[in-house]
Amino acid sequence: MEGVDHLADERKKAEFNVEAMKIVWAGSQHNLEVSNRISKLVADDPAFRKDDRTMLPRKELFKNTLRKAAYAWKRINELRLSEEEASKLRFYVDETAYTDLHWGMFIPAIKGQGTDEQQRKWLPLAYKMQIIGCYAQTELGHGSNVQGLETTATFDPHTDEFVIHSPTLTSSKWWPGGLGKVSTHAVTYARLIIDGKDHGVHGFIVQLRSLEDHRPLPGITVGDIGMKFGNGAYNTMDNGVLRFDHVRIPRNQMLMKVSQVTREGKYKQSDVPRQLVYGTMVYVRQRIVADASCYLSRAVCIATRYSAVRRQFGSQNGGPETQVIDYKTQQSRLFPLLASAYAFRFVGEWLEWLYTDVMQRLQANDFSTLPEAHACTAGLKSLTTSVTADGIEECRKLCGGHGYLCTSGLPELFAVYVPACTYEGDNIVLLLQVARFLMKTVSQIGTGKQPVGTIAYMGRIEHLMQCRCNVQRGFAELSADLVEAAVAHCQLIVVSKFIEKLQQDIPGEGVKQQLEALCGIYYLSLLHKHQGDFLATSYLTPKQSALANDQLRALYSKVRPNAIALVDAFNYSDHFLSSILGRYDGNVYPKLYEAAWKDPLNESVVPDGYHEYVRPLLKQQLHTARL
Ligand SMILES: CC/C=C\C/C=C\C/C=C\C/C=C\C/C=C\C/C=C/C(=O)SCCNC(=O)CCNC(=O)[C@H](O)C(C)(C)COP(=O)(O)OP(=O)(O)OC[C@H]1O[C@@H](n2cnc3c(N)ncnc32)[C@H](O)[C@@H]1OP(=O)(O)O
Ligand SMILES: Cc1cc2nc3c(=O)[nH]c(=O)nc-3n(C[C@H](O)[C@H](O)[C@H](O)COP(=O)(O)OP(=O)(O)OC[C@H]3O[C@@H](n4cnc5c(N)ncnc54)[C@H](O)[C@@H]3O)c2cc1C
Repeated sequence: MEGVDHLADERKKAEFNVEAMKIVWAGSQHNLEVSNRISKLVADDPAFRKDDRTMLPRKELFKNTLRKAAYAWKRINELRLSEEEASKLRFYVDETAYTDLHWGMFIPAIKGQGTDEQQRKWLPLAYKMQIIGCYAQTELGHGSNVQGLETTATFDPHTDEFVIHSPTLTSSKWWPGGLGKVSTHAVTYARLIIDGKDHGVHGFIVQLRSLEDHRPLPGITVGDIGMKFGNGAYNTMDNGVLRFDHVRIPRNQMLMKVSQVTREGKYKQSDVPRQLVYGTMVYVRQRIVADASCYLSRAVCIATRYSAVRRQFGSQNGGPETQVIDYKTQQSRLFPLLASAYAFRFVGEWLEWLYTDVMQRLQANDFSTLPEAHACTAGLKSLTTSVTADGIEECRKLCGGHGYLCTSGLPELFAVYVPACTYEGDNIVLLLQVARFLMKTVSQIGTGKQPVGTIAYMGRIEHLMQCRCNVQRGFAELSADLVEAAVAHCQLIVVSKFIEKLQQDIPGEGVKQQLEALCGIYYLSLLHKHQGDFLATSYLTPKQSALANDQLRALYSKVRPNAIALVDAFNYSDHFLSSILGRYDGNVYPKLYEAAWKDPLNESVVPDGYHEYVRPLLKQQLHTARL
């Protein structure tokens, strides 16, 4: 029935102020106001329609993305949107595009690694989109091992230029988003060679395409790397391949904040750690953590609303069947994900603070917190993206068969999100970085150094103080266990930031109580999952473990009546969710039925191909049957 709220009874059960929770989720009243305004702007504009995305062939899909990106830019300028509003608009347009890399990596790379002069030259052009850029680091042969990149940038003192070259097939740049068909420029990572000496990997601004006719410049071979996983999804992006054949660029196009090459060809290193060349990755990893809660909450919103609509079994005396959300098994799969969405929101806020703090310290030449910032961004990126990708898939299963339909929104959400486990650092490779950081910390505790920040707890673990460890010895052999330790460390950060959030003043009737319940679900479900480890190490007795499980079940019951309101607090419009199962009004069945008839296959009653391929079979069967 149109206009009826099928979830109204569920909404009435809420024991907290949903509007106040919306503010907690958004981060502030201001953020909520901007989100409301921009999300409506996008949802009301038919130019931002996306319900046909999974059905479009690649070329049409890609052209459509170009159209939307251009239209979004037009609206941003017409409405004179601020940077904050413009980035919200891109968020609600919800279509992965070359612009993500332009704003998300190309500009930050120039800001982070360019000198003031370089920033003055390039940033105004990039901000006005008079040039469009991408981040070209990964090659066919090397992604994780950045120091293994093969592209070369050889200094030519006669012309005061660098010669950018791809010496092998495996040195072809491979994967950069926006590179395939759109970018005019790339921040390109290449080995700096001066006078035959290799100074390692550095960033260079290289123009790829003519600003007149968009054709590749001499010496440049560039194109798209082909279709990726899923319909629609990440195929709106032109991930690209790029080869250089002795392409010359002026010396001042090497990004020179961290190290410089003089006119005479002298290599000079600033007083800053060389790891700052990796700074853009730290920034984006932090952004990815902040975004994980958006993707997870979206899937959880769909699965929770649908679980309240869907009924199976349990009818008493001809009454309605049981809502599947009332099954404890459904709750034990769904509510930890709901709790994780909130937990990731708060850890994302904290990580943004940490990143800002590190940047301020770097300005003042204080590099002491850089290793911790690297470990936190790498580890939390790994943890939150893995849980989110698995969580989206779990939400699909929680929606039963209908979850497998594209109109549920979940298949595309999974396909667009799952590469986050790989890009910006393969999740295992990043956890190994965290493990290395933890082992270094242990070895420093042995020398009497007190750990601070996120590793302060290690200074309170008695037996670690007796440990004498060499970071390299046994590391490879024990790396699988060390990765588990790294995950546990990151989970501890998430739990402690959730608890710190609860120590703040949180206005709104019942809001804090709901967050306390979710926090409990978050850590108790982790404890439940890893109880074998806790029991084996005697950190828990079997009795404590059983009590913890009782408490977890009690929290599921506490959250159950609030579940719909807790996902309403994410404040997602139907346009943004793009899911029939997750509709705000819960009017699922008529809409699923209606949508089926819109599928291109149903445009004709007899399908194309029937006369060539089906009818001959049927005729043959008829003939056999007569025999
Ligand atoms: C659907 C979209 C969802 C979310 C997006 C939301 C928001 C994003 C916003 C904008 C972005 C837009 C779109 C994003 C989507 C996709 C884009 C994807 C882009 C890419 O993938 S770019 C390529 C990324 N590549 C990698 O991440 C490579 C991974 N490898 C590495 O980082 C390093 O090489 C590695 C493995 C960490 C280091 O290996 P190695 O041991 O060889 O190290 P080094 O010898 O180089 O260095 C040793 C030393 O340095 C320390 N260190 C390493 N990295 C860093 C760092 N980043 N910062 C500080 N310090 C670092 C390391 O710990 C060692 O220290 P030690 O000697 O032990 O003290
Ligand atoms: C959708 C998408 C968008 C991307 N966008 C960009 C972009 O814009 N710009 C860009 O430069 N790059 C981009 N990339 C590339 C991306 O950053 C790399 O793919 C990523 O860093 C992983 O590197 P790899 O492909 O070399 O994986 P590999 O390192 O080859 O990983 C293969 C396997 O080996 C394992 N492994 C690797 N090293 C170790 C180790 N030391 N110890 C134990 N196990 C190990 C990994 O865990 C994994 O299981 C993108 C990738 C994708 C999928």
